[in-house]
This record gives sequence, C-alpha cells and structure tokens, in this order.
Amino acid sequence: MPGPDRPIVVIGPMGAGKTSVGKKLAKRLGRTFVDTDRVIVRHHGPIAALFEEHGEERFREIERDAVADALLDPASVISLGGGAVLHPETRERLRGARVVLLAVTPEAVAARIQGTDRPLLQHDGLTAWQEIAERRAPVYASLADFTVDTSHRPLVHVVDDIVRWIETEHA
Ligand SMILES: Nc1ncnc2c1ncn2[C@@H]1O[C@H](COP(=O)(O)OP(=O)(O)O)[C@@H](O)[C@H]1O
Ligand SMILES: O=C(O)C1=C[C@@H](OP(=O)(O)O)[C@@H](O)[C@H](O)C1
Ligand SMILES: [Mg+2]
Repeated sequence: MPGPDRPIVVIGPMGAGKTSVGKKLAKRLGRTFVDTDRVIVRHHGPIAALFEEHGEERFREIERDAVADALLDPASVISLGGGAVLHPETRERLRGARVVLLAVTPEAVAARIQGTDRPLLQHDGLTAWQEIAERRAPVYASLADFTVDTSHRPLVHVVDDIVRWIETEHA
C-alpha cells in the first residue's frame, strides 16, 4: 500500500478546533503533526508580541514561510492559523494538499475564545470574530475539499468524520 501522497491541512476560523483536531488526527493516522502557529512561536516568540512589534503584515510573511515548509512533508497533518489562507501564495500551495475546513457557529465558539490572547480578538471579542469569520468564509469554502461543523460536537467525533473521509478517498 502506498504511503500518504499529500499533506492534510486543517483550515477554518479562530477557535474552530484546528490545533486540537489536527493533533488528534495526526496521532490516529500515524502522521507527523505541525501547527504552524507553534512553529512561529518557537522561532519568533509569542504571536501577540509579533503582531505588536512587527505588525500583521510581517506575521503573514512569516506564516507563509512556515506553511510552505510544513507542506514539504506529504505525511503530515498541518493545522494552520485562521488567517493563513489570506496569503495568495499559501492558497496556491494548498492546491497540492487535502484541505479540511472546520466550521463553527458564533454561539459555540464564544466559550472557546473567552479570555483569548489572539491579537485580532483583543478589542471586540465575539463581534470581531464574527466579522472576520464572515469576511473569510468564501476563501475557506473555495479551498475546502471536506468540511466538518465542530459546533457542539466532541473532538473525537470530528476526528472520526475526517478519518472516514480520508479512508473513502483512498478506497
Ligand atoms: N469540538 C470541540 N468542542 C469543544 N471545545 C473545543 C472543540 N474543539 C476545540 N475546542 C476548544 O476550543 C479552544 C480552541 O481550540 P483550538 O484547537 O485552539 O482552535 P483553533 O486552532 O482553530 O483556533 C480550545 O480550548 C479547545 O480545547
Ligand atoms: O485568524 C487569524 O488571523 C489568526 C489565528 C490564530 O490561530 P488560530 O486560528 O489557530 O486561533 C493565530 O494565527 C493568530 O492569532 C491570527
Ligand atoms: Mg490553532
């Protein structure tokens, strides 16, 4: 049986569960897990400080490079930050990956983003989340090969859905 031919990339709005689901999914599939935000923090320090000291534009360049590096491993599960898909080079590179979109309603995400240090949610919290999520929705939809709604669903069920999809893809 051939090994994994393409990385699996998890996209979606902040708090949809990309980091948590990606980690569990990688474990279930025996793949390498990369969370691009974690890679960025490892090399550049906390994201909030990066935004504050260098601005969002610089963060997006660093993020683009972190995503490009991660995509080199076809046996990986890669969880992106919610805004990574804003970079056109990243969108282009995702054409060579299996892209899973995690969706979530504002009602369900509210508890998940409470007290967050995400820089884009510091001022208006849920209102900002909703505005950003709505603005990005068409981009997410255009990239997704498979979508799972994570609202009010345990992580393990979300992972089960994705594993089933991967298995049918390979059947
Ligand atoms: N399906 C889920 N049900 C309940 N809580 C969840 C679920 N998925 C993620 N969470 C919680 O929501 C928060 C944000 O999850 P995270 O994986 O960091 O999302 P993202 O990477 O998409 O921003 C975490 O506290 C996580 O434990
Ligand atoms: O949506 C965004 O613009 C961002 C999402 C965050 O990651 P998560 O989506 O994993 O929270 C992180 O990359 C940064 O705070 C910016
Ligand atoms: Mg994350």
